[in-house]
Amino acid sequence: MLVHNKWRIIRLLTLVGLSLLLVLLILFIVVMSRTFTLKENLGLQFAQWENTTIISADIIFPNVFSSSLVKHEVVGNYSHLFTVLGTDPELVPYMLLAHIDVVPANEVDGWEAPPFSAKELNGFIYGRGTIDNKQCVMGILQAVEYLLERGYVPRRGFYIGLGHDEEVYGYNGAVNIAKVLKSGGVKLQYILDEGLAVMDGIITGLNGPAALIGVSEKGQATVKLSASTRLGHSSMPPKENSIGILAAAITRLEESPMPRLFGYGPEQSTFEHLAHKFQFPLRFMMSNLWLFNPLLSRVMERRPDMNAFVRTTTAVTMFNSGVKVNVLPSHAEAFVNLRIHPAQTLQEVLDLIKSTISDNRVKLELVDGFDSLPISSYDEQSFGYQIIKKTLLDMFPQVTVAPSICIGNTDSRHYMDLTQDIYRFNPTWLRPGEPERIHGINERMSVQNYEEIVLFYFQLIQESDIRILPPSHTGQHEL
Ligand SMILES: CCCCCCCC/C=C\CCCCCCCC(=O)N[C@@H](CC(N)=O)C(=O)O
Ligand SMILES: [Zn+2]
Ligand SMILES: [Zn+2]
Repeated sequence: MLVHNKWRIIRLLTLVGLSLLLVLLILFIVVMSRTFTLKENLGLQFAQWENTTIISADIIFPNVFSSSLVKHEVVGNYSHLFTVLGTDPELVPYMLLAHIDVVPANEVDGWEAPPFSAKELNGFIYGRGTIDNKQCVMGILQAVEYLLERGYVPRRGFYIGLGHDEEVYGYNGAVNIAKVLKSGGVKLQYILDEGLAVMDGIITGLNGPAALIGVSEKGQATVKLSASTRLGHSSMPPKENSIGILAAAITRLEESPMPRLFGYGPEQSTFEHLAHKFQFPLRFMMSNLWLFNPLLSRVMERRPDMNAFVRTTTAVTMFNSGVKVNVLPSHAEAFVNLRIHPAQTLQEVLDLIKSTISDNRVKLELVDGFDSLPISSYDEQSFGYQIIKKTLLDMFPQVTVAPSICIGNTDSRHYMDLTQDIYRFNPTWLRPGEPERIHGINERMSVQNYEEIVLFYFQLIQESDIRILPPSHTGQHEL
């Protein structure tokens, strides 16, 4: 009897053990297959120090990818469009934009941590894209994830667009997302895209940090310059060859910067809004730009980041020529990238380049270009601007908010048919030395600032639910 019972217990235990093993095996297969679902991977790659693990976005943001309120579409093969339904169809939806692509990065340029390691050093996450523009991709999705997790149902619907080719003009990503929305007859209350940031100690003489919201962006031109001369033996060189001709043209361009236009674009409003935060005499000068433009421009142009607000900037970014040390170069070409001040047109810039080079042997071709973008509203009735501003001031009461012009370009320009109100701003804090990290070495984001970014979108989404703005009782400088 005892022996019989013993065998029954052993049989039972074996059965339970086997069933447990089977359940574990099934669980393992399910988890692994979800982890390696790369088809809809957002490009969110979390690199471990040595073994790279790729985690699918639906694992990190389970609510975003499973909520009945959220529709997810892949557009242009790699870009992402999320439609979040609102309960009140009367309210015009808004849109949050960010991009998942980055510019190249190379560890040998002097990175303190490998540019694709996401290594944390002294409270900062290092990596290409951490402040351009993964912080917003992750910040927006994390905010929506937290909201859904808490049972939040938006009153005002919204869209999230994550482009995959912003750094190469957005022609496949943003352009196609905008087409999808346009074909559905979508109109937007406002758009918030990447752009300017919270400047802390960046603007010389300003007391306290300033959050600059890009209500416009500079135009851009990429111009190809080329020169061709006779191919031949280097022992019998002509007086000039293609390299020398092109180099001289480039020197002339660099030695003749575009005219100073400071104060003739939205930057005038920037300094009017910030004026009360400067000490005398700067306060007086900033409030009277019409008089002090010439003086201020000459001071500002000494710093590359400030110079960007003064004029159309000229950057020679690529130069190619020559094939062998003893062969005369038959062809030389260079690319010049210009960021156009709103007080100038693309055509005026091209005419100026031509007259500055003033050499018919140098061929000029416009590769791509566009004028500066229209100015979005930023008055007290401006819904998008006021919502962004309120969200910022609730989080950072010490900040002065001012409209400005974004000196780089963004995907948002492809959405101009959907709304008149486009704002370019990242809730990223930039301190001295940090603007250089954008497209540069040691790009990084502090863990604290990343948390603030998530909170910013978390609050902004809820603030946007308001039907109409409350009447304002504030004066201009308290805006
Ligand atoms: C008067 C205040 C001075 C403040 C100093 C400004 C510091 C600069 C701060 C932010 C930089 C803005 C960068 C804007 C985002 C640019 C995104 C981007 O890189 N876009 C590409 C797109 C393209 N390929 O056209 C670009 O090259 O612009
Ligand atoms: Zn960017
Ligand atoms: Zn960029």
